[in-house]
Amino acid sequence: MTCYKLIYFNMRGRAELSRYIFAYAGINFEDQRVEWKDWPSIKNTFPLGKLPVLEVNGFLLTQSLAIARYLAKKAGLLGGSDLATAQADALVDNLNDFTISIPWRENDPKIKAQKIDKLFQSHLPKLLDYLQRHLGDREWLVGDSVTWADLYWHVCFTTFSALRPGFADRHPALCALVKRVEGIPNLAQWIQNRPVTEF
Ligand SMILES: N[C@@H](CCC(=O)N[C@@H](CS)C(=O)NCC(=O)O)C(=O)O
Repeated sequence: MTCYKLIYFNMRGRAELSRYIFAYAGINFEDQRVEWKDWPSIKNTFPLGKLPVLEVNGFLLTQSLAIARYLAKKAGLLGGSDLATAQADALVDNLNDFTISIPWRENDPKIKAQKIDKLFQSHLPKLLDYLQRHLGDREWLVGDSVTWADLYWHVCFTTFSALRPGFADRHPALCALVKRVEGIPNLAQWIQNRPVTEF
């Protein structure tokens, strides 16, 4: 039996998409959350000194999206054809580009708030329009079944809502997609029972 250990900090952050995929597929995994105080002493034991890392039967896999894509393949969440797979990949990459452009490390709260406002006003509407166009009047972002892009949209929606509640109010179809993802029983259970963290 394959043993999975997902190692990250006590946050949703870059690990939550993989946690969603584990939950969706009903695959058991160890959800190891490193305390920041312990990090300096163990950082160099990881391949590039960064998390998340997925340990698969002792092998250490790095990069959050490579990890999630590996798991999405196992869970049947990549998309139903080569083109659908590429579309789902592109949606994930576009959501990720925006997420990593958020000034997470800005220490000055006032400057941080200004930068987030500017980013949400200048870049997010275009991304939301693109997602909503992609969705059209279908149930899921790609094809006629759920993919890891839908799960990532839920992860990002949760994070962006924590920063700017109501940010997607002008995109009702995308808000409905959030509810659809939450309606998947295994995910509903994960979301209800996961550790509560700010991000
Ligand atoms: N591109 C990498 C980035 C990984 C990354 O920057 N991880 C951060 C946490 S979100 C980290 O390990 N920070 C601690 C450090 O750099 O010492 C990924 O997506 O996995």
